[in-house]
Amino acid sequence: MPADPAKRIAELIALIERYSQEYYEHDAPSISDAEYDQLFRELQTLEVQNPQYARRDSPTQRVGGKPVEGFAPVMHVIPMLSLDNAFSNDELLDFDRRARERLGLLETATIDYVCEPKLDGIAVAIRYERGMLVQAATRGDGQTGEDITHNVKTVKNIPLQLHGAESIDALEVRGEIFMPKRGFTRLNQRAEAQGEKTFANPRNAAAGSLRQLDPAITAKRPLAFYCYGVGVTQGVDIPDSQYGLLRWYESLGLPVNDEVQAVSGIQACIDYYEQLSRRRSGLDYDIDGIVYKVNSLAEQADLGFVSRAPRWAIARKFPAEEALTHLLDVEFQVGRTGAITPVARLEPVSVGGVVVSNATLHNADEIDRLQVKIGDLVVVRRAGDVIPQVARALPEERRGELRKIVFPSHCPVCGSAIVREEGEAVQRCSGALTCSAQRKGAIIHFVSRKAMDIEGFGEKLVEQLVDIERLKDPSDIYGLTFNELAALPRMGAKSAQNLIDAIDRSKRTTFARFLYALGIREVGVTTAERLADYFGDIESLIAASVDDLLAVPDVGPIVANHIRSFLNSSTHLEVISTLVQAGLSWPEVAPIDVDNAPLVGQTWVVTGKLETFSREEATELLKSLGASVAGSVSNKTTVLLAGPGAGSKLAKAQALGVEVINEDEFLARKSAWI
Ligand SMILES: NC(=O)c1ccc[n+]([C@@H]2O[C@H](COP(=O)([O-])OP(=O)(O)OC[C@H]3O[C@@H](n4cnc5c(N)ncnc54)[C@H](O)[C@@H]3O)[C@@H](O)[C@H]2O)c1
Ligand SMILES: [Zn+2]
Repeated sequence: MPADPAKRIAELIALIERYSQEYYEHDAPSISDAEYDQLFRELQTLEVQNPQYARRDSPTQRVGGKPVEGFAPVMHVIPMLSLDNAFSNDELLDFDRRARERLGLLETATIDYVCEPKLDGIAVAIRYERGMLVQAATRGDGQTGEDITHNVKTVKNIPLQLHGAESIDALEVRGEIFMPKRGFTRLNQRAEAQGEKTFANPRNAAAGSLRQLDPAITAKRPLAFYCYGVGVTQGVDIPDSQYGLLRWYESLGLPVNDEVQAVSGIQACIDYYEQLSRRRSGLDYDIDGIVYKVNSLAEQADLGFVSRAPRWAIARKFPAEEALTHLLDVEFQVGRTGAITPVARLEPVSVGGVVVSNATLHNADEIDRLQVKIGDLVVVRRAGDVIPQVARALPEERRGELRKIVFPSHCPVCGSAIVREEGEAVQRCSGALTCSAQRKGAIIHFVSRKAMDIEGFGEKLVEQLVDIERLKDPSDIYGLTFNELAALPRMGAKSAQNLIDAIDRSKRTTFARFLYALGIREVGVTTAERLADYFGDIESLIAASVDDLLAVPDVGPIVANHIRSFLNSSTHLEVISTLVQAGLSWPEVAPIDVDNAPLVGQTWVVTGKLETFSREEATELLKSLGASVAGSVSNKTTVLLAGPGAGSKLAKAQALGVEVINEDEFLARKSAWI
């Protein structure tokens, strides 16, 4: 606790008031929502611990900001409240326990909830009389909002007239107006091109667009609306649950988010959170959490509300994707192709629910751009599955000794010179396979799943064998014996035998996998497949000129040059011939005759469990017949081959009217094609 809680409370109130004003009244926040939430939390906690200093005018007792001048005020007969936040599952469980206690439910009883994505836009109340839209207002400070009727009428998915609602005297529909991500990006691109001010995020863009004095401007903004609540009603009996309300809204022609789900019990709410977090980045709109609402409106009424928020709802916020920490040091890692990556060593910090102690600084240009020094306070960002990165430094916070980051001139692993090719941001170790870091990388890639797929051959083992110089290049793998593997530390006879079997099995492969496994720069799985289809065998590929290579679909001048220079190296040619001598083989593939392959121009997707093939084999077969094979169903999909256990891909294909066939049908057709 701070030495002087009264002083800290006053400080926090002043800060939060300033930030709220920037956020609500000017649509121009100067700190992130996460930072704001942290300050708000601190204030709430201090007020609870020191009730004698809690002020009635504290931001914790109020909703939003003052209505902006220039718009007529609209009084909310039923106040528009904010929501309490939960930042962890424990806080959510607490919320559920309190609600059950207040409702006088048994320990074992469950509450039915509705789970709704928490859209990051602005709350509005839209009043319909006899089915016609007559007024729309912002939330404002919860009691008084701004009249934005003309602007709201321009939002395309807001009906001006409801279906079959002529007999309803008044219905106040509440919901969120937001800007879908794609529209936001386009709006900002246009603004940038015209040298205008850009918006910090879709929420501010939506708020700014709605508060235009000229509705013609709002009309040009890509806004959308979902409804989720109700205010004043007259002359109508509304459904008795939140979920029922939303279904009824739909029947009136109002837009409802189709991610909304009714569930039973708090555990199902947590599951919903997990599931939606994973899909969050793929949604069309920004959400900053999930809102859980007690489904029964009677129970909602029992629970009631406090000054700022209802007791029957809570917002589970997503963990912040950014955090502040200190840059302790920078190390330089050497990748499989020699690329040198500066890696920031950080004071461990939790970002998006994961503790991060390393982040990438990408390359020398990025270090220059960030103007970052060792010892700096930095912002670390981690979004979804992306590798954490240093987003910016805070030079204004500099204290004490700082060290400049010096990019090395020689490889930290093998000492070879580091070179930078013209036009490239990346600098590389020039040591090739003489550099043990590159050797490790090359071998790890060689054994990996999409390459030779040697099961059980993990990174640790590769490192161990490279360090004792037993593996100098990938071809040495095929000379490994049971005895020497079994003699390695932490390796039993059984694992050694499994490895020997896996190595043996990997010898039967496909030409495409083999090409991919070689680890030629810029040759990924797809390019390797194109090359395999085109050349059919390794001799023809080795003999190919840059011009020949350029004739292969997908191969441009950069890739062609990488392939040529890889195959010009006598070391690489030797590795290839040792591998072939070791017994690596693949079925002859006749180069595809583009004009006669039966499935040319078709796009297939394979899903579920197949009996006669693995999914990979089915994929290879389809490709050999000229089809392209995609990972997800879209309106470009020609056929979905679905085995038992098919899930969302099947549902999507059915929704899009894509042809779906099972394995039997596939086998029947196959005999006609081949
Ligand atoms: N960066 C800053 O400087 C700054 C300043 C002030 C506020 N803020 C942000 O605003 C938040 C506080 O704003 P708030 O009072 O609007 O609360 P809130 O955003 O935490 O929650 C209430 C709001 O959620 C919205 N909402 C979205 N989907 C909903 C749904 N399905 N059901 C019900 N409501 C839904 C509504 O607009 C509602 O008013 C803070 O937590 C912070 O993230 C940031
Ligand atoms: Zn090196």
